Amino acid sequence: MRLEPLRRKDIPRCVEIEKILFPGDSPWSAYAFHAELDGGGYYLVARPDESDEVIGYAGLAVVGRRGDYEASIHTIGVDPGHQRKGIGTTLLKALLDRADELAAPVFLEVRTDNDAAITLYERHGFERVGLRKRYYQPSGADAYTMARPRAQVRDEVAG
Ligand SMILES: CC(=O)SCCNC(=O)CCNC(=O)[C@H](O)C(C)(C)COP(=O)(O)OP(=O)(O)OC[C@H]1O[C@@H](n2cnc3c(N)ncnc32)[C@H](O)[C@@H]1OP(=O)(O)O
Repeated sequence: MRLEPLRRKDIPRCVEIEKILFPGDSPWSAYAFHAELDGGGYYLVARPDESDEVIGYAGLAVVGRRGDYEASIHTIGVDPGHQRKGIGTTLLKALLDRADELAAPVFLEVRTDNDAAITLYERHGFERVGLRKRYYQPSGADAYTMARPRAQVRDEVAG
């Protein structure tokens, strides 16, 4: 498996995977992916070694300026046929490496019943810091806000 920057021609396949992964929660449209790229989002896709097929994707948005950046993971998804093989971990680590390069803390929202993703995030230094009621539509599901401190703060806490 290899990671590459998301290209615009990959977007239809990402939208296809979104529809499978988030049937009840307004899966992202092609417009949403294009808007993320237009806004300078750091988006990656995972492809198997042997083909150009997209089997996973993930994206990070960064705001702020030098010395004071803040990052948000806006999406991460792995095609159901390829889950539980470490692809989600690889995508997440790549986004976190990018955030660490910028010394940015990272935030995200995740459905409170999404045990798989919450476990993945907790394994990589995220903690639940808030609850957003009825965050997802049309399901009305709640979200946790999770946060991972910037590298310097993590180092200080670790001593
Ligand atoms: C900010 C947001 O985007 S929140 C939304 C996150 N995305 C989604 O929920 C979309 C649907 N889910 C997915 O696409 C995938 O399940 C992902 C992205 C969450 C994980 O991708 P995967 O490639 O399956 O993850 P990976 O194989 O690296 O697993 C890492 C760990 O996550 C946890 N995990 C992954 N899937 C599961 C599961 N079904 N049940 C419980 N734990 C799980 C495990 O701890 C796993 O480690 P292990 O296999 O050693 O036990």
